[in-house]
Amino acid sequence: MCQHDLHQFLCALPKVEQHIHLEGSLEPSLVFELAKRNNTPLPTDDPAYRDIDSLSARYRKFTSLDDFLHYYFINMGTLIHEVDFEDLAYRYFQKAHSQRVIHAEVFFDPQAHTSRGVEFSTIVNGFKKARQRAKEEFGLTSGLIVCLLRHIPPADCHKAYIQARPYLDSGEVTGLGLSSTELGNPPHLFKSSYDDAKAAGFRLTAHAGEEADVSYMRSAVEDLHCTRIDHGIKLPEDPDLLSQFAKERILVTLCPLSNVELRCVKSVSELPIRQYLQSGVPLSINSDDPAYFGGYIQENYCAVQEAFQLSVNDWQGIVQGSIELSWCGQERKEEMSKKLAGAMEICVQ
Ligand SMILES: Nc1ncnc2[nH]cnc12
Ligand SMILES: [Zn+2]
Repeated sequence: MCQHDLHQFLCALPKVEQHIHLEGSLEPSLVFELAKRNNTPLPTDDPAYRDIDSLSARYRKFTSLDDFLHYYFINMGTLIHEVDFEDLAYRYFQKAHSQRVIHAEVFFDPQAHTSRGVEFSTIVNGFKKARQRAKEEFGLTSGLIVCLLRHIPPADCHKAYIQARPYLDSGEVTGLGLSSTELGNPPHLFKSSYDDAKAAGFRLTAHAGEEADVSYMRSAVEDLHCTRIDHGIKLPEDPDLLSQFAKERILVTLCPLSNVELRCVKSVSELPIRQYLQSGVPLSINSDDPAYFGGYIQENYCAVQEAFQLSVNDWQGIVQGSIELSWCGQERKEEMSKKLAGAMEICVQ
């Protein structure tokens, strides 16, 4: 298949997204819209907030994860009411559906909202409405993953986890994750929350090996018992751990454009994607914070294709692996596998 046809194939391919922060899909236009609607002031001392174009232009100059997080946390201060969270999530699902996402496991950061006086239930109820609409209108299924903010002391994160726990029982939340400033906040510090979450039945993941070294990935697996690692680009630093990921089918949720925009790598071609494919490390390709990094899932697929010239078989394997390692029921997995097989038949004729 020529590269032009392969591009068409990637557009048509059914996709699963497993690393997307709903607050990271807050587009500059919606930031300004919500700030007006909710009367929440934006900074007046930063020229980036002059208008939508200035804010978008500032995003192209991120110097690090923390430089991005500064804007990410300011912007989500415009989310106040249930309908704001619904609008945010619904717009993401619409866009994802337009790029043929059939299932999405989405993060959110409750502490960034409850610390401003927004109730946990306001957030989850808004997301619930959007998720129901996405399922009814597009057939797009989803799961919610609560992220603990690791720059906040572990004891306070534990309180946030305790707030989230009843939502696992009601089926609203599926998983627990760990995000925000990685360097200096290693996974093992959050062990007591993760131990409790494992016993309660949460699925477990953590951001690790994004800016920090592979020891953070090892800690997430050994100390927190994560079955999935977000980013995880440092695995080649520890060949034994790499073999363990392949053997135990621990998924790495890669976000190529994010890694370039946040200066973790100079270009997508530096990412260890070939090595992971050759060693059997399961991976998925995702957008992370699409409103900030210049693309949603499709643009990330295309960036990987441009850098690595993968084959149709490689892509089929990537999507099939992400279906198998999704945190949804067996029946839904089988439905998605059938959808993938059907798309392959049409595309590869
Ligand atoms: N790339 C990222 N790393 C850590 N925390 C995040 N929160 C949102 N995006 C993130
Ligand atoms: Zn992330």
